[in-house]
Amino acid sequence: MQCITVGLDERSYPIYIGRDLFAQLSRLLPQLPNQILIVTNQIVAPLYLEQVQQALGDGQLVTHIIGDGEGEKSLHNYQHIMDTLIAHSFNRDCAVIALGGGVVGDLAGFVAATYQRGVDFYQIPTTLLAQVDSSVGGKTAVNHPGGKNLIGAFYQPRAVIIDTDCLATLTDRDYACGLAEVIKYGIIHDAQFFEWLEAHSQDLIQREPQAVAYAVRRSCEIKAEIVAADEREQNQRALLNLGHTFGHAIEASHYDSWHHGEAVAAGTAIAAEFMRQQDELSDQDAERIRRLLQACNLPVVAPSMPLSQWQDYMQRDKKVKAGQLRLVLPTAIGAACLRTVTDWDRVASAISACNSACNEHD
Ligand SMILES: NC(=O)c1ccc[n+]([C@@H]2O[C@H](COP(=O)([O-])OP(=O)(O)OC[C@H]3O[C@@H](n4cnc5c(N)ncnc54)[C@H](O)[C@@H]3O)[C@@H](O)[C@H]2O)c1
Ligand SMILES: O=C(O)C(=O)C[C@@H](O)[C@H](O)[C@H](O)COP(=O)(O)O
Ligand SMILES: [Zn+2]
Repeated sequence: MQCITVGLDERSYPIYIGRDLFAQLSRLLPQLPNQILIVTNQIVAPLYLEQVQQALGDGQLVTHIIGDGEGEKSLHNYQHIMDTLIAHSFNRDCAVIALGGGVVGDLAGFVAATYQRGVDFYQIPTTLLAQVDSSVGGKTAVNHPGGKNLIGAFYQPRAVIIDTDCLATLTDRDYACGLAEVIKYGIIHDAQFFEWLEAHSQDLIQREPQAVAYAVRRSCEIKAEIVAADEREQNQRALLNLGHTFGHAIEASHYDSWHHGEAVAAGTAIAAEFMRQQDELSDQDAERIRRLLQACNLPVVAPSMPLSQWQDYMQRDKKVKAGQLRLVLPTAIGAACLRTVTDWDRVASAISACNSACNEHD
């Protein structure tokens, strides 16, 4: 088992990464209180809930099971989970555990952040995306019809337990979504990791255990380092949003057909094309980004949408400042910047050129 610390002074917490960790939960989390709410969903519950319940022992263990999909990350479900906590007379010294992917984690985290002004929160992520990204760093949220994650809070978990064995039951599609966020870390922060991903993309696609373990560990190390340096996204944490301004617009307008990781992948390809067109990213690096995303079975072409629709969603991005759009853009493999962008023609040109460049290449 590996342990990475997210260093936030008295709110520092461990990320445990290993195999067969569900069985070791009570040893890893000795400080758990008597009242525990497990939030999970209808797919994960039949697979892992019993194992987790058994490992947690005899306290007052209540489970709240939500439906599947991004639509469940809603104020409606938030209210229902609050109803469950209140119906069972949970006190402020209770704990909320998220057992599931990013949807469960973001929703349960927002509940934990706000129930009685904040109760202990633990993340047990079961998708690759949640293991490498959403369970770490304390961004919690629900969606609003107007956009992704518009209602939420920064609220750190007390611990994150990553059991990589549970990735075995993930669909290929959802597994690939996690790789989009893994590739993001290479692009924004670590050229060597990007090279390693290029060399091991096939091992990763085949879920070769050592390759998966390394990708999860390195991703968590990078995220932990960035969050420790800038918890509230005042500067460098914004880089974790590479591809997301485009991605959120795609996702929020296509919840049923596009998953988060897919939207981020297409958004990352557009961001790279944007910089290539300004001569601020070499043709070669833009091509490497596109190729790696494709090698990991991720889309690099966005769905067709009128520019006005892109604008509506992108203007609601949380990085917008004084009404001006700010995008995270790659300047090289291993480096990115946050840039104010006022010229929508350039945005439109990157979206359409990215799509036609892809058609030319394939
Ligand atoms: N808070 C953050 O920092 C952060 C970071 C990245 C993404 N996110 C959010 O995370 C969400 C996407 O997360 P996701 O990709 O995990 O989606 P998800 O939670 O919808 O999970 C994807 C699918 O996998 C299923 N599943 C979960 N674990 C499984 C397992 N072990 N075996 C089989 N199926 C399993 C789920 O039921 C779902 O159908 C989005 O809402 C996104 O905005 C948040
Ligand atoms: O942790 C962060 O910071 C991120 O931006 C990680 C992203 O992968 C994640 O999708 C996050 O939820 C996006 O946040 P938002 O602030 O753009 O809603
Ligand atoms: Zn993301």
